[in-house]
Amino acid sequence: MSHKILSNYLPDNSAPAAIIVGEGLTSTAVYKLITAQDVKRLLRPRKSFSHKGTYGHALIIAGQEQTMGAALLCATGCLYGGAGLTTASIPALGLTALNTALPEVMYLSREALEDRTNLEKFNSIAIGPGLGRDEPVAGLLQAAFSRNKPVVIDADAINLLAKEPEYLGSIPEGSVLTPHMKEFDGLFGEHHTWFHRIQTAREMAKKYQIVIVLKNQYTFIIDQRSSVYINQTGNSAMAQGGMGDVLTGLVAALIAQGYTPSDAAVLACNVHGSSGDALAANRYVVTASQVAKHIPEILKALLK
Ligand SMILES: NC(=O)C1=CN([C@@H]2O[C@H](COP(=O)(O)OP(=O)(O)OC[C@H]3O[C@@H](n4cnc5c(N)ncnc54)[C@H](O)[C@@H]3O)[C@@H](O)[C@H]2O)[C@@H](O)CC1
Ligand SMILES: Nc1ncnc2c1ncn2[C@@H]1O[C@H](COP(=O)(O)OP(=O)(O)O)[C@@H](O)[C@H]1O
Repeated sequence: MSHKILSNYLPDNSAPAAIIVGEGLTSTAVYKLITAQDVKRLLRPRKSFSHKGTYGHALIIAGQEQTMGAALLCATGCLYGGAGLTTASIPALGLTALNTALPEVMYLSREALEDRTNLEKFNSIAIGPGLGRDEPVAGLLQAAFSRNKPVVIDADAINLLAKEPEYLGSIPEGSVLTPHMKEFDGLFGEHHTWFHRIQTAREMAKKYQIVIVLKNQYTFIIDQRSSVYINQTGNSAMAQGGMGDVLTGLVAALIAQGYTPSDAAVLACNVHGSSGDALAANRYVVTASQVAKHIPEILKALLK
């Protein structure tokens, strides 16, 4: 086991000095650093005898009039993350934007979500980016939760859980929550240190049998057994709106392809950050669209 300590990964240095971080996903330590070897081992090559059905169908429930961009970015992350099919459920007024920006992505009306049989064919669902707080987000969340299969929950869907905590009890097991610090504290209460925040995440991930992706400079992925995986990729050139929307789409793409929610979260965070790192080598800032579009090159390089 290496002698790296947890405090090195926290912006406030708040962890007790005795907490050691193990190297690699197979480490027996509670806190594990994700290594390049881990990610190479997790990623599966695409098979020669395969078709779009082999790689799953993801549904993105996102966007409203003023934040259609968030839905498009999320769908872009999903598309470039390799889902066989991506469908976006957005308000109808976003259709021209969707067809223009992402002709590969299909459309499902918001009304169609009310008929639960329309949801059966999807291998994964992501919900939240740009949904807003005015639209009846609760109805959309109920639709996503109705199947009892993992859901990727981000942004305004997390804000709704914070407002209506009774929905927490009906989150399907294996779902992936992707809060940044403010969203996390909105949901689980204010925290004064990062160490305390991580302990709450460990408790909640176990209690609700979910995966929590606590986003920051180093992102912490906490699984259902309270293990904490630390992602080291990513950089401050990525500190720009829409970056989290792409990550959400990427997690949904990987779950659609058959990765477990925990593996999907680990792989997505690492690849998303590596994409930003590769681009930032010669850029002051990288946009979320650029990060999404560079994902296939990062995935291909991992197979070498
Ligand atoms: N093109 C678009 O339409 C975009 C829409 N977006 C969507 O717009 C909605 C609202 O986004 P907002 O940016 O207003 O709300 P956020 O909840 O993302 O941010 C609210 C405030 O929290 C703070 N904050 C964010 N991340 C933090 C962190 N890691 N640590 C500490 N403080 C942090 C920021 O100062 C920010 O002003 C969301 O649904 C989001 O998905 C954004 O994703 C950006 C792109
Ligand atoms: N300074 C940074 N270092 C590493 N990663 C970063 C940094 N800033 C942002 N990111 C990454 O970008 C994403 C931002 O997500 P989020 O805060 O949800 O953005 P948004 O809501 O604007 O889309 C996270 O995956 C985070 O890890």
